[in-house]
Amino acid sequence: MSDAPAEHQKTAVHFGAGNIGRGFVGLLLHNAGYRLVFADVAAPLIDALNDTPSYTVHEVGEGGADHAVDGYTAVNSATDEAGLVDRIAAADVVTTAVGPNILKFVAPAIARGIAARPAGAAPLAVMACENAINATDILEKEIRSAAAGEGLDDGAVDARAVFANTAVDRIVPTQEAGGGLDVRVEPYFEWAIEKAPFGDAAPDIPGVTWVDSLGPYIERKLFTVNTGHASAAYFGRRAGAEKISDALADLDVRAKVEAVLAETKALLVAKYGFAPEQQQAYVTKILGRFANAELPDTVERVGRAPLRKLSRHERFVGPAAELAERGMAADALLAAMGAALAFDAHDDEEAVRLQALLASGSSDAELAEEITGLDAGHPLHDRVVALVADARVGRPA
Ligand SMILES: NC(=O)c1ccc[n+]([C@@H]2O[C@H](COP(=O)([O-])OP(=O)(O)OC[C@H]3O[C@@H](n4cnc5c(N)ncnc54)[C@H](O)[C@@H]3O)[C@@H](O)[C@H]2O)c1
Ligand SMILES: O=P(O)(O)OC[C@@H](O)[C@@H](O)[C@H](O)[C@H](O)CO
Repeated sequence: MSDAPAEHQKTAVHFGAGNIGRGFVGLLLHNAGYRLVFADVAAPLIDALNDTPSYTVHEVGEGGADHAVDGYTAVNSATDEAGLVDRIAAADVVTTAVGPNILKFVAPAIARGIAARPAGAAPLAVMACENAINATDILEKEIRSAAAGEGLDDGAVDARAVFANTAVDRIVPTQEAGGGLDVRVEPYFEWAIEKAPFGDAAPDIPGVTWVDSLGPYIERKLFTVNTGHASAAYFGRRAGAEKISDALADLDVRAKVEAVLAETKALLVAKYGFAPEQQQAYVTKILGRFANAELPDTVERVGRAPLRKLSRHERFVGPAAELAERGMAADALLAAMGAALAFDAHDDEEAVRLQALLASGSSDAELAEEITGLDAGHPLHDRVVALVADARVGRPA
């Protein structure tokens, strides 16, 4: 019998065992040889993961294949903080896919896990995988603030953790009710992670694209994939479509989405110097992904959380404001924002809040500023106020 220590199996704690958690980030970490620990607040999901030894990621559409994921465990982060902290203390990697607004809620447990790491442990790699610009920076700020409460100053956090921003791209629709843990996804994926924070000790995750500067990647992704996707959802919803592929099959909706993407292309080319034909090829590829009729993605999922999507640095106001500041056209983006203001989905808490705001007694200017974060001095301000006024026509004051 050998006295050699058993080989260390790398562990990854992933927050959010939902669509992108099981269907993308979890899959790539599993394939990279990590023992996966899913952390989530949904008790039935945690029980299902602990009771089911494996699930399958089904890639649907051209070139798709099936991939099994196994060897994971799951912890309820709402009820078992001690168990969660122990796992983070012993982990190599922590990732999240919970939604940008939830990061502040997962940060305290990560901070406690960082504080509980054994002396001499390699730094924990922390990477938020959310649709938001520099989501890991948002998470890091919350972790540092919670770590201070655990007696860890910034130097101590630096010695125990490395934070890297990422951009994740794979369309994972809402899964069929009763479909168990299996996930249907599109075949395409891209996970770009900034390399510099890791020095020469980056985690080995096959499939990741390591980049020197994430800024252009995340803006290109958010302002092309997500701006185009949300435009298809809001214009599609107004045209009566339920599925994103049906929205794209409507020639009028498609033309409006293409006009939006022509504007964000102009911005990305001007700002980052992307070659116009390269950006056009990226746009064309993305429109093909949206049109994938085998992917049961809905305008309701893609349009979810309209207040987040209409906020200052998000997929509409972000590029539209920069275009206006450069004296460039943003008419198609403004039209998409008008369609977003009409998004009315009873199961979506933000859509309900948006419609309540529009029906409230606040002035058009007050609402425009509250929703978009654009103040009176901004070149887009008056046009956004006009959009809000249009969206309120016919509503009781
Ligand atoms: N679905 C996609 O196509 C896609 C693609 C790229 C990026 N994203 C991003 O990934 C993130 C997750 O999206 P999704 O589509 O997987 O959503 P989802 O709703 O399917 O999954 C989110 C999961 O987070 C869990 N959760 C909520 N609060 C939590 C908490 N406090 N602690 C732990 N878990 C918590 C939920 O229970 C749910 O299981 C979002 O930021 C989204 O923008 C999604
Ligand atoms: O997740 P959201 O709500 O920010 O945006 C909805 C979709 O556009 C999004 O989930 C895409 O499917 C995904 O970003 C593709 O990579």
